[in-house]
Amino acid sequence: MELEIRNLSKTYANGVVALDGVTLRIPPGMFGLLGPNGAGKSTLMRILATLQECDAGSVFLDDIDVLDEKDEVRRLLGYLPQDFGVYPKVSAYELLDHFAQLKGLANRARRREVVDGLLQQTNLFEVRDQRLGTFSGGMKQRFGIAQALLGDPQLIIVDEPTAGLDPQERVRFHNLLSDIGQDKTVILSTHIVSDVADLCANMAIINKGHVLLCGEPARLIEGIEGKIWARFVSKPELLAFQKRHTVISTRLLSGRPMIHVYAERYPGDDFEPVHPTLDDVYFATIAGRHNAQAGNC
Ligand SMILES: Nc1ncnc2c1ncn2[C@@H]1O[C@H](COP(=O)(O)OP(=O)(O)OP(=O)(O)O)[C@@H](O)[C@H]1O
Repeated sequence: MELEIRNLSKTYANGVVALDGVTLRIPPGMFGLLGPNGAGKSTLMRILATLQECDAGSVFLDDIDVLDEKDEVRRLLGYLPQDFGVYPKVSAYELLDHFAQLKGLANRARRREVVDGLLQQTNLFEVRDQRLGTFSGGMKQRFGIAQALLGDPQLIIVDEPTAGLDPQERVRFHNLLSDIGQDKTVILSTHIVSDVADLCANMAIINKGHVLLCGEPARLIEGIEGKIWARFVSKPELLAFQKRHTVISTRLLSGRPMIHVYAERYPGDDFEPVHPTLDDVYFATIAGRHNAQAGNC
C-alpha cells in the first residue's frame, strides 16, 4: 500500500511547531524517516498511526482517508512505538496471546498457530516461556515487532527501534525488518543513518518539522558526489577550519579529528575529495547545504 501525506501540520498547545507542511509519498517497501531528536518524527508517526490529531493536511493510505477512517486504518496497521513497554512478569507467549485476543483472534487453536508463528519469525520461540522482564533490549524490540505483526498488517510503523541495541542485535533486527519489508509498507523512523543505509529503498530527511530531502539513498549519495572533502586537523586548528569552511561533520579516527566539508569545488587547504556516504548526505542536509530534491517528495 502507498501513503500519500500532504501539507501535514501540527503545533502543540505550548506553541512548538512539530510539523510544518509535511508532504511525502511513501511507496511499498522499507522507507526510512531520518532526523535528529526533536525533528518531528514521533509526532508524524503517531498521526499516521491514528493516535494523534493534526491541525491541517491530508493523509491517504491508497484510497483510505487516514485522518477520517481511523478504524479502517487500524485494521491494516502494525505499530511499534518509541516507548514500547512490556509487562515484566508475564511470559512472551502469554502477552502475545493476550494481544492476539485483543486483536479479535477468538479461536484458540488459530490463535496458538498465529502466536507461535510470530514468535518463530522473531526468533523468540525458544524463549517464549521466559518472563519479559528477563529479556534483553533487542529481545524486547523483537517482541515489539511480533505484536506489531498481529493481524497481518499491510502498513507497519516502527519508531526508533534500534536505539540502545548492541551491534549483533541490530543486525538481527535489521534482518527481521528487511524480511517484513519485502511485501509490506514499512516506515522506519530513526536518527541512526546506518539503519536507513542498510535497509531502506526510499527515505526522507526531516528536521524542525520540515522535509528537507527525499529519494533513494543511492541517488541522494550520487547527488553530492564531488562535493565532499576531507582532511585530518589538529584539535587546536578545528575552530579555524570551521570558520573558513562548511564543516558538516567532525569525527575522531584513531583519536584524531577528521573533518568533512561541503564545497562545490576544491576548497583549498589540502583537502582530499572523498566518495560521499549517506552520513555525508545527512549531515550536509541538516547543515542546510543540500536540499536539491526537496520539491519531489
Ligand atoms: N506532547 C507534546 N507537547 C508539547 N511539545 C511536544 C509534545 N511532543 C513533542 N513535542 C515537541 O515537538 C517537537 C517534535 O517532537 P517529536 O517527538 O515528534 O520529535 P522526534 O523527531 O520524534 O524526536 P525524538 O527522537 O527526540 O522523539 C519537539 O520539539 C518536542 O519537544
